[in-house]
Amino acid sequence: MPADLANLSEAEAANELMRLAKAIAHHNRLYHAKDAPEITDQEFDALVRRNAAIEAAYPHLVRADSPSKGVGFEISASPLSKVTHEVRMMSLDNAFAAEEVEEWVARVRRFLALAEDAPLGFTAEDKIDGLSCSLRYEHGKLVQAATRGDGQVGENVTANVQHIADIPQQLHGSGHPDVFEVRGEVYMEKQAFTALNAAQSEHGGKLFANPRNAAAGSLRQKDASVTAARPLRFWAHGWGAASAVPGDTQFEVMQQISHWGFPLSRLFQRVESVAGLLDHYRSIGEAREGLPYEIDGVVYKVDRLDYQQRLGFVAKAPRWALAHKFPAERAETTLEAIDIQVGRTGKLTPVGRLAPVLVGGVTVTNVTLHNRDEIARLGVRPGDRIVVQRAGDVIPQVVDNLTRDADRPAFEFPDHCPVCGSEAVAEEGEVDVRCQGGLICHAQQFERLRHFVSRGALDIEGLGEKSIAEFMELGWLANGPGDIFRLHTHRDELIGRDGWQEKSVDNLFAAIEAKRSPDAARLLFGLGIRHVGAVTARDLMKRFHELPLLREMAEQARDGDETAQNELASIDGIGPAVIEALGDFFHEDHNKKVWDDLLSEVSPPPYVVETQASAVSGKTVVFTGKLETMSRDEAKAQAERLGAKSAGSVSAKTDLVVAGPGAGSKLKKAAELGIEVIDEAAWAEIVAAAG
Ligand SMILES: NC(=O)c1ccc[n+]([C@@H]2O[C@H](COP(=O)([O-])OP(=O)(O)OC[C@H]3O[C@@H](n4cnc5c(N)ncnc54)[C@H](O)[C@@H]3O)[C@@H](O)[C@H]2O)c1
Ligand SMILES: [Zn+2]
Repeated sequence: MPADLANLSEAEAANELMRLAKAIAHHNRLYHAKDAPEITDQEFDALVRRNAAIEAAYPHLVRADSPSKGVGFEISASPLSKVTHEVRMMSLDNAFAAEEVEEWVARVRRFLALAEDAPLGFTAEDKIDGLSCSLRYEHGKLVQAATRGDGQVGENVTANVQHIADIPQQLHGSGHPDVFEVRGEVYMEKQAFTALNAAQSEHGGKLFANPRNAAAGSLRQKDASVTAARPLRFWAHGWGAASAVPGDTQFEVMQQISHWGFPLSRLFQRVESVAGLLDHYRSIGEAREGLPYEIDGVVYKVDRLDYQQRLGFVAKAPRWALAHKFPAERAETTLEAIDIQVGRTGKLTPVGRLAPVLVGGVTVTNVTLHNRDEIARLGVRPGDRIVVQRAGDVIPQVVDNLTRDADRPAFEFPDHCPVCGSEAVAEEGEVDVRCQGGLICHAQQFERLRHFVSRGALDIEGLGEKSIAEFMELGWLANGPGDIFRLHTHRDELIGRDGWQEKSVDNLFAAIEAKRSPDAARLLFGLGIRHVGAVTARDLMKRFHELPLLREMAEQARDGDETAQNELASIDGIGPAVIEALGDFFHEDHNKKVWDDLLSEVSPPPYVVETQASAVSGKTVVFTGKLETMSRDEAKAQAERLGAKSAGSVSAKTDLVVAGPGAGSKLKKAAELGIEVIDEAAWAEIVAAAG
């Protein structure tokens, strides 16, 4: 079950499914029946995805009126007459990531019981943003045109399509099947859409949100002469009812449809493999901007019709087709609330809660607003329409505020901590507002403990957020991290609490005991002193070896001792901010108490970095781009162990650059300077070779 569903009770799930069914039906009506959507496609798609995820986790809760079952919207209210489709009109399943496409192909192969190397061909073409239309030909003559409607019953638009030049009234050639229903997309080109909206606005007519809505609104007219005045186009992408099918593959039949006089996509192609699909997806993605019409993805179809037959349908889409959509990197949504989170150092971080929206192929519900200044810069307030961006692996950002009415008051950033109520202020020259409550602030206490046991710090297995919160609640961690090593005194009490058995309790205590002699640098990092990250902690410990010596230096430096100041400043990577932060830390009585208490429980052995002889000993290494198998900190620690120095930027002193995907300017610089560049795998080999 996806993590965000793990906390959903069955009753809540049922409730949410009900609300989603209502909301989705509402937006389907606005979109399909009124051609006037109220929310963006990305917001709508997020609702659909949420619904699908809950249904997958609770299959027995799927409703009779589940939105995952239906297509479009029922058209009983339409002024046009109704047409019952002989063969249902479907939707398409969709995917955003290449892996999802690979999974789909694997599923198809499994379903057909094809050997891994058995040939499996596809067609691939762009997914045009229009509305589906069914065109029924009897003995080669157009007798009926219909919209998709709810898939079963559509609207009769026979009179309307007479004015669309791309649609032949009579099929070209001869020997046509008795019945053949061509299906495809009625659409409006981008330029025509812009011109139409300009003309509409001139005489106060209805404006359309996008070319798709414009095409739908233009076709679905009671008065066909209105349709005639609109520049509509059509291309074919399939068929429905047919007394005879002219071919054995999707490709062959589409060629025949083309010979009968229909335009097809110029990007329609046969493709032999998954790699071919993904290639075509990329090239269509590149062509997208320059196309005269809007597309939102690429449609793949299994080519062989006997395979299509066997694969059949699920719910509302064929198993043999897939829409591989282009993830929108930017999307519009509503900022519903601004919550304030309190971090380990007391920093108040504003988090935007969003109406869920699909951005970059994932559903985004939260977005960091960074700090008070950023909120002011964006001028955002709860209720505003905003633009969210998420490109690649970058965390989502708010890039624009669309609600610009100056009348509404600006968001008031809190001047008190929402958790402990202490004053919250920004120090001079700082953008961050911090809670002044120190350790009386439960939020800070919690975050500090969480940081202390985290992977980069003491790495205590089994002591997660939930347990920390529980133990804090019980008052067992009131003295700070030292208390962790005294948790065993509560053994009897803990066993028998909800979720704790003798075994899990003893496992936890064993994990804690295993850290009685922790790595000094990790311990130092775990204390969460400002500016002392994992690398800085190691740099410091490499020089001082023992924590008490470090403290002595830091205290002396703060008292103005120049020798101590110089000693600290002479360490590579240690600047005035670190020296000041260390001094401040040890100046606080409270911190001294926590420190002494902790060191009465644990005894880190003297810190020595044993360096291994390696291919990079004595060299300077720079890591850049995204590392896939380890964190940046871990990579730097490895470099140190191998006797190399890791630096943050590329210069003439750099010997080696390790670059992951997305490496940018550093890579360019390395090339300019002629510095050797290797990838993460090659780095791993160097590490392995050193033993
Ligand atoms: N904003 C809103 O309020 C709102 C409400 C409802 C639906 N929508 C949007 O409508 C879409 C969902 O509609 P849908 O169920 O029709 O799914 P869909 O449009 O994603 O895919 C199915 C349709 O794609 C069309 N298509 C285009 N090119 C094709 C090709 N080459 N081969 C085959 N089919 C092709 C067909 O007409 C088919 O019916 C989503 O994008 C959704 O965001 C938005
Ligand atoms: Zn606080």
